[in-house]
Amino acid sequence: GPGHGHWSYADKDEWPLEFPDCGGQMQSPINIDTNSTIFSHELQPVVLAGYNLDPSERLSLMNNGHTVVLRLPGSLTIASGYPQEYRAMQLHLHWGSPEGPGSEHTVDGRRYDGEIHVVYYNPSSGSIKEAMRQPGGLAVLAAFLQVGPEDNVHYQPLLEQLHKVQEEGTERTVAGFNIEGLLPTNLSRYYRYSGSLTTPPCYQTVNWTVFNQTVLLSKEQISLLETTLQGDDDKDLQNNFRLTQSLHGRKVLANFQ
Ligand SMILES: NS(=O)(=O)c1c(F)c(F)c(SCCc2ccc(C(=O)O)cc2)c(F)c1NC1CCCCCCC1
Ligand SMILES: [Zn+2]
Repeated sequence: GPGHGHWSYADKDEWPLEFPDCGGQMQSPINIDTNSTIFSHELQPVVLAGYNLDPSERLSLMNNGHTVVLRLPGSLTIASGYPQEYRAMQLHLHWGSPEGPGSEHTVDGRRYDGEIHVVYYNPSSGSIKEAMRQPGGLAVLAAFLQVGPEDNVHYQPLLEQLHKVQEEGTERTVAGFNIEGLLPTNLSRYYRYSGSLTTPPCYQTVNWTVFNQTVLLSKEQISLLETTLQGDDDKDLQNNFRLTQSLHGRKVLANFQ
């Protein structure tokens, strides 16, 4: 509850009491109404650089009680697709439960099984703490996770470690792997809008990219994500998604028709 900075998805209606930006007019996630998007041919395909990490690299994987976070080296950058330079900070996932899907964004009202967020900061804004507070200081690349016919081998290095960070607050190091494989193969078609972190402090400083192509995982992999981690007081960490927020007049761009 409010008062000591601790929050949960259960008390999301109280977030603005403690974190005023959470009550702002540029909040995320949103529903993407594909009939209302504005076509923009200026949005270039996203090109990533430096994502195939050598196994000798060690990355921190942490269950922070709200999601599982993989910290990323700042050497992972977005080489094209944004006017500013962005450096990777971390990636994390949002998911549902065996009872229902858990993406944060929805498309024409459809919620997908899950969603991956790769979070970046703009180094010219100074430190991460300063970048977080500057409009456009953060960028998040988002992709939907969907049940497909077979295991997604690129997710195994992440999913096979989940049981080692089952408890809230636990951390493990994992060997480097091909991070790009966690995203869709086609990074040229996407939606773009200005929004916020979907968690307190809800800073309205995020340049969002939501890819059109989804990422397919097997039912078993999605189920592992939904049933392995524990959040507050040993309850299952499930449905860690915020409800969609009003656009308040914001426009969603699309670089495809
Ligand atoms: N969708 S999202 O990008 O808004 C997002 C979430 F929805 C998230 F749920 C999270 S995790 C909750 C915030 C948090 C809690 C603890 C710690 C820690 O102990 O290190 C770190 C973060 C989470 F970490 C993020 N992303 C973070 C937002 C918090 C701080 C800003 C910098 C990294 C992006
Ligand atoms: Zn997120």
